[in-house]
Amino acid sequence: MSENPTAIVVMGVSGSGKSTIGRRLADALGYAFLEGDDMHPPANIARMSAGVPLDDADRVAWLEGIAGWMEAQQASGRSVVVACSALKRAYRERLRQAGPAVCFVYLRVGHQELARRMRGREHFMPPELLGSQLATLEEPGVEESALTVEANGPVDEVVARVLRRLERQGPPGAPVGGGVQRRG
Ligand SMILES: Nc1ncnc2c1ncn2[C@@H]1O[C@H](COP(=O)(O)OP(=O)(O)OP(=O)(O)O)[C@@H](O)[C@H]1O
Ligand SMILES: O=C(O)[C@H](O)[C@@H](O)[C@H](O)[C@H](O)CO
Repeated sequence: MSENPTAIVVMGVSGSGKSTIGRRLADALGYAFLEGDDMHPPANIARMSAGVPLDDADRVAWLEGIAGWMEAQQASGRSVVVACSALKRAYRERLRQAGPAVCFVYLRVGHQELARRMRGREHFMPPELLGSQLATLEEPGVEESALTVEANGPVDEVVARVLRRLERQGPPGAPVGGGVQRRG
């Protein structure tokens, strides 16, 4: 419970490590975690599984569900980490409306490494959709105050890098000089 709950949205294309890094961040910070993929309606999962990319209309209900969850956590004073692709600026704008301290961490990973990771796992998202993910992605602009983190390296390194950046800069809405603190 916090008077100024924070929401950290770990974003990026499929395979960038949102779930892996997001869970680890939530554990390290003692925040609740939401796997954004769990909020997709079954029709969206069916589309992606069939190799069909989602479009804006497909993503509306999904984003509303995630934003609603974030708003409920915010109202209860709980800080959260959310793994959500948030590929377009407009999607991020919607999620930003969920509270005063919504911060995006963009995991940037090279194309080759993304393809390698997607080929190496059992998942509903087929590697063939990587091209459309990259084509849809609008990387956060400087005016969005997102933290862009190079995320090609080992998981431990990426987690440590994100935590350092959060501690140094703090999310929007954090008290001046009051970056996110690790648990323990
Ligand atoms: N830093 C890393 N180094 C190597 N492999 C990683 C790294 N981060 C994640 N992986 C692996 O890459 C795959 C994709 O990771 P993960 O599921 O976390 O990505 P994601 O962005 O949540 O993907 P999706 O959006 O498709 O669910 C997994 O098999 C995971 O174990
Ligand atoms: O906006 C999207 O196209 C989706 O959110 C995808 O990014 C998938 O959910 C995810 O990559 C599958 O794991």
